[in-house]
Amino acid sequence: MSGKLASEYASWKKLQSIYDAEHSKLILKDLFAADPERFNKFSREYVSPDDPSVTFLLDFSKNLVTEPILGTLLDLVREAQLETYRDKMFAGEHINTSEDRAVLHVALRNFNDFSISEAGVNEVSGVLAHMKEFSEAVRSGSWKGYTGKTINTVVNIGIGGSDLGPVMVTEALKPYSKRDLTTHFVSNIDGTHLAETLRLCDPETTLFIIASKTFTTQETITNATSARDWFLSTAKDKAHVAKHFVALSTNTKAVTEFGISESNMFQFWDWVGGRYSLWSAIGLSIALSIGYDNFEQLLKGAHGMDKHFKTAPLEKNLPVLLAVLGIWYNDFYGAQTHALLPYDQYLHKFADYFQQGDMESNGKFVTKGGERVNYQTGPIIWGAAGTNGQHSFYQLVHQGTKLIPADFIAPATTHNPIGHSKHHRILLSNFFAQPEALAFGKTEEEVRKELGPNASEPLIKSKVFEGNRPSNSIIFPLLTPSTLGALIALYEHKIFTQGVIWGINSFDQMGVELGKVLAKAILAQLEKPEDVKGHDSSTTGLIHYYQKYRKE
Ligand SMILES: O=P(O)(O)OC[C@H]1O[C@H](O)[C@H](O)[C@@H](O)[C@@H]1O
Repeated sequence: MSGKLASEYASWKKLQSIYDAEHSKLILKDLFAADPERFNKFSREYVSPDDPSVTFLLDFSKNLVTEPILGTLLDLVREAQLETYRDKMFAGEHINTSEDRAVLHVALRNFNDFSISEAGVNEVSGVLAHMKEFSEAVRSGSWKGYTGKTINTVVNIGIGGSDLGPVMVTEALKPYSKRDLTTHFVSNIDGTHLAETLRLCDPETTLFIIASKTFTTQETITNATSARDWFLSTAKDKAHVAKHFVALSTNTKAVTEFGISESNMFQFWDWVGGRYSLWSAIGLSIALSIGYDNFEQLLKGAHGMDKHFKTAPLEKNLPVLLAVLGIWYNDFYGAQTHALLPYDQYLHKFADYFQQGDMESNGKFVTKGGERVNYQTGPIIWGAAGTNGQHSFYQLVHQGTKLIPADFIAPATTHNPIGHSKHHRILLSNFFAQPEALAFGKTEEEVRKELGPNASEPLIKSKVFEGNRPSNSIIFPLLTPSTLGALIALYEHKIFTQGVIWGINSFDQMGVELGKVLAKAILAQLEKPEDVKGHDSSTTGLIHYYQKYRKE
């Protein structure tokens, strides 16, 4: 972000020559054999500066790096002036240059440690107080529906950042949830999503949260309008909307035009990016589900990681370490993807969440200065909760032709210790075994020995695991709100660090616009075949086929 392409940095060039000269010699088995201290050297324990119970271990020893390589990767961080840009973010400078905006999700979880002067920052505590008051009223039953009944169902209508964070966190923190308050999330414009959700709802006891930063998103406004129509078909009187609809948005005008009064609106600000918004009013469904105090713990956990990112030296700075390891594979090894593999069912939406968090942030081919990059930027993020993935895609991760760096994530203790934690011990045995198998594999010699002299050559070859496949492991005591907050912030700052190195703007999302514009134009042409104009023959043919078969 110093105005240069990353590939122009001396440290980048040095990394390239190290890769060219040494990568064939970087064998995990040998690296571990040569250095009994490898785990100690390449692992770090995070302890929140605010709360020692918020802690985790990051073991990155199973990566294809040596101390000199790591040192050069950190030189790259210095050359890209990460610390300067990090401090600019924390100070509220407009680092989102294309939209001329500050990037201040850290201000949403700032417990007076950072002084940030940007319009709206002094309103954060007021909105949090409103969220606390409202969530407590709903949870205690003092907030009543239009017939005097207690609310027992919450439907969050939002998409992208106004959906994925709340979904992921409410799933992750289910053990803390109020079990008699059900939370649903409707995002897709496909009417099926709303229809199937409304089947589970009673208008007298359902609260709709309309979550949209802009309050113009087609999917959300269409779903919200249909939800209101559904509600009014029973409630009849528009005055009842006030008891059943609240809005989370930066756009007061559009919210009031929709029919939600300002008193039922929870505000946030343009310096909160959609994919960084779960910490803002967008987190209302989380506060409703787990209670405000737990929501605040989530914020505090993230704040501790913010402090760590802001103050820890680079070689101990966990987001920075994750970022440079990712760059090593993405830009030098040519890895296309990065897998997030939580061994915790509660984290089953973690990869989905960071698909937007990472890919919408760093999926850019143009630098902040407008130059086309000549290297790879954001990786493809994917993953699933363990052990499910082991029975589907791990085959390719172990024996496929692609290098797939992965993060394995697990809690030492489960919230559900059924069978005296028998399940959890089995789960964790897999969490430990998979990175080991990936790193060290199984040699042909071992396979031969195992199969004996009569085994066929093709069978022997098919059972060889080459190993040398890198991974990080993150293990923490228990998935609590504050630990989850710290973990999310860890990845947010990893993404930030990578964006700075690549010189791109991680905080706009111009790439989602074109499809939206084209869809609007096509929507106006769907009625009659003669209206379908201005498209290529493929698009025209597809629309004509639809027109032939559509019923209504
Ligand atoms: O919250 P909204 O304004 O409705 O936006 C919802 C989503 O829409 C867009 O497509 C953006 O790419 C996302 O970053 C955003 O989270």
